[in-house]
Amino acid sequence: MAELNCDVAVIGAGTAGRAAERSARRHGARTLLIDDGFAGTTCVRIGCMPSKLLIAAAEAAHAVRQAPIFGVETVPPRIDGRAVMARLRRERAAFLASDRESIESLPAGVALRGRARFAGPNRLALDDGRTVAAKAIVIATGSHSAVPENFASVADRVLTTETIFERGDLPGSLAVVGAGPIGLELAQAFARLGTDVMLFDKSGAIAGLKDRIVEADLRRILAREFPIVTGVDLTAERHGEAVRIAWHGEATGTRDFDHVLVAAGRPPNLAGLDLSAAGLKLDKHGVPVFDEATLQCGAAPIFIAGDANADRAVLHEASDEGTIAGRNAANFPRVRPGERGVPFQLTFTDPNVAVLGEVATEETPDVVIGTASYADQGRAKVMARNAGTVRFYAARQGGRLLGATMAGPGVEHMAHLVAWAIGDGRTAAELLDRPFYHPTFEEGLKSALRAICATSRTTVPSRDEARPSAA
Ligand SMILES: Cc1cc2nc3c(=O)[nH]c(=O)nc-3n(C[C@H](O)[C@H](O)[C@H](O)COP(=O)(O)OP(=O)(O)OC[C@H]3O[C@@H](n4cnc5c(N)ncnc54)[C@H](O)[C@@H]3O)c2cc1C
Ligand SMILES: NC(=O)c1ccc[n+]([C@@H]2O[C@H](COP(=O)([O-])OP(=O)(O)OC[C@H]3O[C@@H](n4cnc5c(N)ncnc54)[C@H](O)[C@@H]3O)[C@@H](O)[C@H]2O)c1
Repeated sequence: MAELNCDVAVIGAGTAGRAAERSARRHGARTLLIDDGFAGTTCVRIGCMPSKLLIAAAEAAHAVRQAPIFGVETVPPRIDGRAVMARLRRERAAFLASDRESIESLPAGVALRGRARFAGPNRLALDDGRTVAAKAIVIATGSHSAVPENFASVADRVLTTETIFERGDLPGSLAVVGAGPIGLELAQAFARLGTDVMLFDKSGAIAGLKDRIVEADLRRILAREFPIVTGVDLTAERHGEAVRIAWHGEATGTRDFDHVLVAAGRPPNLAGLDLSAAGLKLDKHGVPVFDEATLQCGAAPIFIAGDANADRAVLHEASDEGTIAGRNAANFPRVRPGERGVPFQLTFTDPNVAVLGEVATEETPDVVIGTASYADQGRAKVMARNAGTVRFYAARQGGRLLGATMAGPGVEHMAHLVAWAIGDGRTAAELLDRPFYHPTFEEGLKSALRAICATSRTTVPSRDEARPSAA
């Protein structure tokens, strides 16, 4: 069987793999981009884009229901579930078409269809018998939905993000298992579209939030739309056409649902890669030990990027990591650290949730915390969106911003600016010394910044003293 030869072989043509291949080629490498199907990135096919399309429909329905608050009388929205799902797939098809074009526009011979596994540190075996010899290899194989064992007996009623966007209609009732970003976004979207939703998590927190104050406020806000049960173990069994879910732990109960959406985490796609043949050291979860600045696995000519390394499983990180990994693979053994951004995760619920940089508690030494509530914030009240809490963590000495947990209106946008400010090493006083337009959601951040100035004994800039009550 044929042996192919290249400088850099990339396994997986998702966001991370494409960035790695592009970056390696830009650095002069002869590349191969290997994928088992070239069906489209996770983001476009079953991730970011279809989930946001569903959320967009849900926001439209929610806006109609909210309209009477403003004196705008409407009839309750009638939701055509088939039309919602049809639009989702129509728009997704357009994203998938441009996704396909990006593969078709690769130089001839770069895209290679096949399922790869290691046959050595510099060698891959494909499922059709071909082999690939490469000076360096990038693992960018992504992740998949985990479905816990206890749902095996109701498998025909279990949905994951691999299947839920293919449905013709909205489910009548849905148990959502897992209150991470996927579970939360989809639970709220389906609830707003009229599905009878309940959300469960075995842990004690939603959105994986470590900040208990923001978590409690977010939970209270979201629980107005659908029940949230945490700290429970679940069992599932078939009951006629329905799935009977029983929960016990911090709460106890039983209910029947049409379907279960399992959003209980996304482990990396590493099984079947035969990592032992690559001689890599693995951590206790079976993930290669790697350097987060270079993406290199030990001293091997192997790099790992995107969801495959189970570190920062979001799209912009997959892209950044792929770019760094591809450059280092092309230049191997001249490997150098890449610039990593401030950790930044957004959950597109309403209110949006963001976790940025380092998260601290009141007990964290040398850190002060500034809190702002959106319950009474001017612009938020105007828009009837006055809910949420923002907490900034800053160095006690000097008030340099270290991180934030934010739940509130417009957080999707504000969090970018805060992440950039954290990355630039800004202090609370420096941000307060900037103009804040009135009336905006941004003004709501000022009380958290002022609290940091007060506790870190930094002088509040005169610009802020001049307009103390704008928020
Ligand atoms: C429902 C959902 C919503 C999301 N929403 C957001 C969001 O709003 N914002 C955000 O930033 N992130 C979001 N994410 C996360 C984001 O989609 C992922 O972090 C990102 O797509 C990961 O890209 P990747 O390149 O690592 O993997 P993928 O895009 O999955 O690419 C991996 C590729 O490798 C191929 N492959 C695997 N094994 C092999 C093998 N042995 N041989 C050959 N090919 C192989 C696969 O077929 C696949 O094509 C969401 C994810 C989900 C599931
Ligand atoms: N807006 C975004 O950026 C966005 C949106 C969706 C997903 N993502 C990415 O996708 C990744 C996967 O998301 P996710 O929400 O599936 O995973 P997650 O790991 O973030 O959350 C999974 C949740 O499921 C719970 N869980 C696990 N097993 C359970 C069980 N048996 N019963 C009940 N609860 C259980 C966990 O306690 C956890 O809270 C995330 O790490 C995130 O980075 C990002």
